[in-house]
Amino acid sequence: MSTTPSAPNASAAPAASPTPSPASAPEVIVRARGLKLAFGATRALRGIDLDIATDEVLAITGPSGSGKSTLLHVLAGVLTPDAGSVLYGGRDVAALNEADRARLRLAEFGFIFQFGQLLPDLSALDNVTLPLLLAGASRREALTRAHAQLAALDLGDHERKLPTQLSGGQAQRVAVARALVTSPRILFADEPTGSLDSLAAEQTMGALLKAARAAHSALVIVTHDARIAAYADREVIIRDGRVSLNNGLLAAARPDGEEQTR
Ligand SMILES: Nc1ncnc2c1ncn2[C@@H]1O[C@H](COP(=O)(O)OP(=O)(O)OP(=O)(O)O)[C@@H](O)[C@H]1O
Repeated sequence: MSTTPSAPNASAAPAASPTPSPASAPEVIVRARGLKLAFGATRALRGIDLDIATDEVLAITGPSGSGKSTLLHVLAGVLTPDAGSVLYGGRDVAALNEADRARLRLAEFGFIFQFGQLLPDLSALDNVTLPLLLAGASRREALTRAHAQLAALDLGDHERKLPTQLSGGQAQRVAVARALVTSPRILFADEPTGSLDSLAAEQTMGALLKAARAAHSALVIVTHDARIAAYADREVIIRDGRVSLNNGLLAAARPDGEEQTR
């Protein structure tokens, strides 16, 4: 796994992954099996198997409407699948009640979306402090950690600004800081640079990767942009609610020899 955040591993091709030997098999943090979800007559997920490794950067790509965002939300316990399981730390996230899932999301997961995720009436600093306060940290501790996270993302000079006073790239970096300040085990990002021009997108991706690696968080990115996917260690392509390509790191490494759905 590369530790260099700045350079995509290929211009537009799927990320290349080494074929691991059993001795170097990655630790699986999320194991999803048989995920199905329909919205009325629309079968958004039609039976998806997917593993996510600790510390990996995984890109979920595919055409518009193929089920990428739905899959992300099911993996993150935001949506409940009609069938299938999402094992995380020995628990099936899909089977938890809403209160337990909310607790799990707050304690273990971070989220970054394309638009409108910062609370508009709060400064950058207060936006980043909030998840720590919600998780029970003291105000002093929350401020210390929020300052450090903002500084790590080169936002120290912008702490007091409201979201409307930030550029699009700065606002997304504040969103990155807010998502990572709780040191989540997994960061889920849905088109995190989709609203940015290419320079700001590149800077935001660099910052996101660097911060996620520093926090030892797995990073799952939904994107339709091949340039963004090229930053990932691994790419999974979704078509019509199914995995059409999984470039294989974990499928090859699984000790039980179970076949990945393709
Ligand atoms: N809340 C919903 N209600 C009804 N249909 C939905 C809902 N959410 C998603 N869908 C449908 O499910 C399918 C998959 O949607 P999803 O948003 O997961 O696709 P996507 O691959 O993320 O698309 P895009 O790249 O355009 O964001 C689409 O046909 C979509 O219209």
